[in-house]
Amino acid sequence: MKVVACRGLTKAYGHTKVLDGMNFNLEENKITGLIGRNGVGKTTLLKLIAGFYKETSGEIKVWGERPFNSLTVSANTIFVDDHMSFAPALNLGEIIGEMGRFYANWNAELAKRLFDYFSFHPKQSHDTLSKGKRNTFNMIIGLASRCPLTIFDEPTTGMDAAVRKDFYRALLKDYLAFPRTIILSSHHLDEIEDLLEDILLIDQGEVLLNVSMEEMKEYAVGISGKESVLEEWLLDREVLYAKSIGPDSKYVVVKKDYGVSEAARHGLTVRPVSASDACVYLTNKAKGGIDDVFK
Ligand SMILES: Nc1ncnc2c1ncn2[C@@H]1O[C@H](COP(=O)(O)OP(=O)(O)OP(=O)(O)O)[C@@H](O)[C@H]1O
Repeated sequence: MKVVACRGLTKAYGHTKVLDGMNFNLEENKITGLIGRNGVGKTTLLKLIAGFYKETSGEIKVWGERPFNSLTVSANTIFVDDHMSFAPALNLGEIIGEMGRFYANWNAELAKRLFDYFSFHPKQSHDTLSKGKRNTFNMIIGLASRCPLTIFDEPTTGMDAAVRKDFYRALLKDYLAFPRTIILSSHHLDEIEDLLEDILLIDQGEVLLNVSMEEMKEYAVGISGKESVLEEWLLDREVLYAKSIGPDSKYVVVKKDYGVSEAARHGLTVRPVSASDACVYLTNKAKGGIDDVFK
């Protein structure tokens, strides 16, 4: 079943279109990674899904309803980011104690266990937490709320490597025990690719890919070898990335297709390309690489 369905979804701030005619669906009870470069509109898209923002044109449906001003969507969704705020008069212990009144599936025991594991003090105030600790606390709220639609926008900002690892593990364990629809935006695809089932890659206001993680892992391959042989083999193939690796040798990244299996017969070397690198190449195409700046 589709939880999110968008057709021609467009969002503009003033005259600037950030999302431009997006079409995609997100399936129920899956973990989807929303991946894209800085400023491409990930937060905007997540806030449209959560019903915080109104679309400019096109259609967005969450459980078949327009999310903006929808009680169903707001009652069943949690949006976790580093701007999450709570009543300033409440300390952390009191916030945890009150959450059950807001979230129908709130699990107080899980919240308490995570709270103790990450060494929070009940008397601490949310406003005085460091960036990493604040996001760790927000993550606890996001997990323990067990909302049918759980949205994490860059949840690991400021967390150290050990806490990020713990967070991904906790997310996976709780998701397996209590499946729900989770959208996770992150810049660390390499860290989360084993967690994700689907991926939504966006760039320049559009959906570049909406595929399973398995497909993403197989999406591209790197081919290297003698430049003249490689150029001939490439023919009309679209090159996602290219660099010289010697006086007459070259390395290119191309979409994996049937012809790729023949590359070895031409004396070329074929290597896998990670999902994370494939996303970087796909979203860097228009700009070229940092090396171009120094040419
Ligand atoms: N309220 C707003 N008013 C005007 N422009 C905005 C507003 N919010 C976001 N933008 C612009 O929309 C674009 C997309 O911003 P958004 O925060 O959605 O991107 P993002 O992909 O989440 O970025 P990052 O990865 O850096 O967090 C940016 O150019 C941003 O400056």
